[in-house]
Amino acid sequence: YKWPSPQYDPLEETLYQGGTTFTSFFNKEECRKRSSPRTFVAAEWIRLAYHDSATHDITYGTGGLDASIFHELDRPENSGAGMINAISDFKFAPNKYVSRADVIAIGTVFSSATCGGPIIPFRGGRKDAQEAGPSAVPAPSQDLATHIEKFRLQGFTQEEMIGLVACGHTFGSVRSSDFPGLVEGDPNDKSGVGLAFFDRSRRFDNAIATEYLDGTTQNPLVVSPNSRLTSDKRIFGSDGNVTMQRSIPRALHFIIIINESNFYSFESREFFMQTCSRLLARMIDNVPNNVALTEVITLLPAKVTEAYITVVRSQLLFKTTLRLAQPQNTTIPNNRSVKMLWCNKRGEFKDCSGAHINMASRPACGSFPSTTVTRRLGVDLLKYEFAAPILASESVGKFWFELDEGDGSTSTVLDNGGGGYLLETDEIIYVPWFSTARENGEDTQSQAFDLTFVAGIRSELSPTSATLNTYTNSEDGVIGPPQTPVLPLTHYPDRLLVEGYEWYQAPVINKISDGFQFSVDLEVMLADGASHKFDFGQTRSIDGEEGLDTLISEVTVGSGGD
Ligand code: HEM
Repeated sequence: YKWPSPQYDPLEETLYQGGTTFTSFFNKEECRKRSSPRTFVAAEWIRLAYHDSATHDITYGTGGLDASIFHELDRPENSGAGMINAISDFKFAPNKYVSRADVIAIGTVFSSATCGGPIIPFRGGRKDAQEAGPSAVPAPSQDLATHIEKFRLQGFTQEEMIGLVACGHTFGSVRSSDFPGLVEGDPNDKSGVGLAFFDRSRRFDNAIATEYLDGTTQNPLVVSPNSRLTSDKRIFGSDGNVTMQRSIPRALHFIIIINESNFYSFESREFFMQTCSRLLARMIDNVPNNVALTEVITLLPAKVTEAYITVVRSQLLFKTTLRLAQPQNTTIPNNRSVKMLWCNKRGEFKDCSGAHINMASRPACGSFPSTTVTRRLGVDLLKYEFAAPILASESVGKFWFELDEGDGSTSTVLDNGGGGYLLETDEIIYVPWFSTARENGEDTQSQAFDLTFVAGIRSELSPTSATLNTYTNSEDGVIGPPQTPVLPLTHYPDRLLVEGYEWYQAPVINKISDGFQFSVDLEVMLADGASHKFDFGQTRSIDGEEGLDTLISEVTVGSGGD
């Protein structure tokens, strides 16, 4: 895909860049445990994803990973503190373009990546159900025929069912509090009774299969004396162990063929990982037929993460950030700099006529936070931020970058695959610097905030309407449709914003929830029927763009070359 894409950009950023409470859950490549009981976050996230996805029905093309689980927690099949933990990890993460269901799917991708499992390809675009789906999650007490039928309806063959259950039960445990018939003891007991792990390895690997086959397994769904509840035993053995044997080193079967043992052991580890990658991808891609998923979201090596015109103090600025991926632990050359170049959008030198090209340069500056997936790919994300003073009469049209390593080599041009990056809107601009967030003293209960959003509209325009559309689906306790109130922006002709733009503002009372996923869209309608939009303004930078005034770059004008 190409920048800008309202749908892909936020999905790509959530997957690779993170930066929210949810995405930074796994700060290291370790299977993080909760404090008490010592359960695995990753396991809780994957179980939740399966239980949401299990409502998929291939007969009618309904159900699947659609966040209906948010409405289904009162069912016995979804019981357990792990489910409540996972929901509370996820609930502040969705935003206008990343649905709750996408967050749950990304949770599975993160879980696998952080525990040493495969990097599961991720597609976005899931839609959130606003009500519960049918009851469809398999229970340990059901017989094999029922399980085969349930997985068939979810789109999996018997062999795939064996694989998917083994992949899901590669980590995590059965808790006594949830299944007292399977495990005894207190799950909070430090000695570990009350949490019966599926295998001895705490990583994403094929120990679930090797221990099952060599008879050392402690998996309660295999060894419980209550044979009614040993569903893994029935499922794993349902094809005479053929599928399970494919996921362990074949060297164990052909131990005498010493020369081939390495070959086979490599092959089978790969087989387990590849099988899990494929099946878990299908599990999270099980969506209702009327949902079209995106293509697989890959990491963009060079990406513009923001580009907008705004005002800081009394200065009109063009604010952009370029993100560059590079192999981890690579030393950045001291003299490296990134130059941003742009054409005026208006006035005499519009579209770079007369070879009038503006330039602003930055040395390497900080890096973006990255997610567990990005780190597994061995990539760092460098940040080059620009805040270039501009004039409203000139504005900004097309822009692009040149990466100069400072070693005499030819600069690399980063121009969005050829056409350059195009700043879409300068008619209406978002001004977080003058916007404010104040605690609403009257509503101490819900931590409400009085927000004032300030926007600028070009002075020569006569709007027939100007509106602000706030968007949140991440407020605590809100599991209904997203909140999207549309509010009028009021013109304040006496307030000076900046030369060329008029001051508009709208007050909003809202909770800024943990994830800061509350966003604003601005729209101005003109008499000729044209409308201009500024989409998905972030509110985390409200009340002063912290540090932005220190980034202001010197702008030079030239013909583009050195
Ligand atoms: C017949 C099918 C299945 C049955 C009967 C079953 C049953 C169970 C049971 C009883 C638990 C213990 C839950 C608790 O104590 O809170 C569990 C945990 C778990 N299941 Fe399954 N499961 C099945 C399929 C799957 C599948 C397909 C996946 C994912 C691909 C999966 C992923 C997990 C995970 C990750 C846990 C551990 C959760 C934790 O540690 O918090 N299960 N399962």
